[in-house]
Amino acid sequence: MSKPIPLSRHQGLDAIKLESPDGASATVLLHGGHVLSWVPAGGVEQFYVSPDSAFALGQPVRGGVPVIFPQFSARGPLQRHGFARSKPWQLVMAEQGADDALAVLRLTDDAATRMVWPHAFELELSLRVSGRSLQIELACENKGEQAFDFSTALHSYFAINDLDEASVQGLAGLHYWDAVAAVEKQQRVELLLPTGDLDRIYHQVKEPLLLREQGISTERRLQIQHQGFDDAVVWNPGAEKCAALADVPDADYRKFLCIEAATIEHPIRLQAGESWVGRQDLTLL
Ligand SMILES: O=P(O)(O)OC[C@H]1O[C@H](O)[C@H](O)[C@@H](O)[C@@H]1O
Repeated sequence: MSKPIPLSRHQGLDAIKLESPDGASATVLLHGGHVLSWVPAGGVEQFYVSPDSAFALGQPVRGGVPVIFPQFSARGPLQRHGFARSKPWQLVMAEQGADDALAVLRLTDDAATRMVWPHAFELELSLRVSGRSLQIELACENKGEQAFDFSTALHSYFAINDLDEASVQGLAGLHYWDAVAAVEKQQRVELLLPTGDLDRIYHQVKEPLLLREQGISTERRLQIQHQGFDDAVVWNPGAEKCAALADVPDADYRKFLCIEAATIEHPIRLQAGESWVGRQDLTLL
């Protein structure tokens, strides 16, 4: 028997709190379709959200999982990372099932999006939380008469105890764009030990990635699996760039690592009526 989940409020904004009967939970804002929180059953919060983030309509939230669409970063004429993360999304459904909780949100073009990006589209964000897993699926349909191209990302900010205790596995052999050095490189070693000021777009990521944390009081293995997305961004601003971010405390660059399911290098082309689907499956092992 499924039970509808009522709308609630979080930081003054409309939100849906998904609670699975097994104790797992996730919170998503209608603002930006922004996933803010994920607590696996028996686990702790997995996402970082900046205590200095604005929770205001029209502005992106710093942390959680911003939806990047239809442009990545400043790679085009639109606002940074496109408009999806700053728009109000509609709630399609939210319900608790026998062993999970689900929500579907939708964003469609409006007069403001057509002014800057003249295309008819429908984005659907589906979430499923259950046990030790969170699945985030993003679908895009071309509702217009003309083809369009877009880039996209699920820009996940994973909370970490300290940058020195974190590593990422699964990138060996992959080519990447090093956005700090502005050069194309290849990952030689299996273990990426992130230092500050890391900004990379890894290409053709087919295998699951593993975020590991090993410290005196921490031992965590989080599996990150992408489907439908070609690239994975690994980003941490480091001390200097973090200090320049108005909505992140100066020392907090040590407290998160972004690992983003993305399609950037080869934007997705949808002909009239066509659809694309991408998924990010997160499992706390
Ligand atoms: O500050 P934002 O617009 O949210 O962007 C935050 C970051 O997003 C991505 O990870 C990019 O690769 C970075 O270059 C960028 O700094």
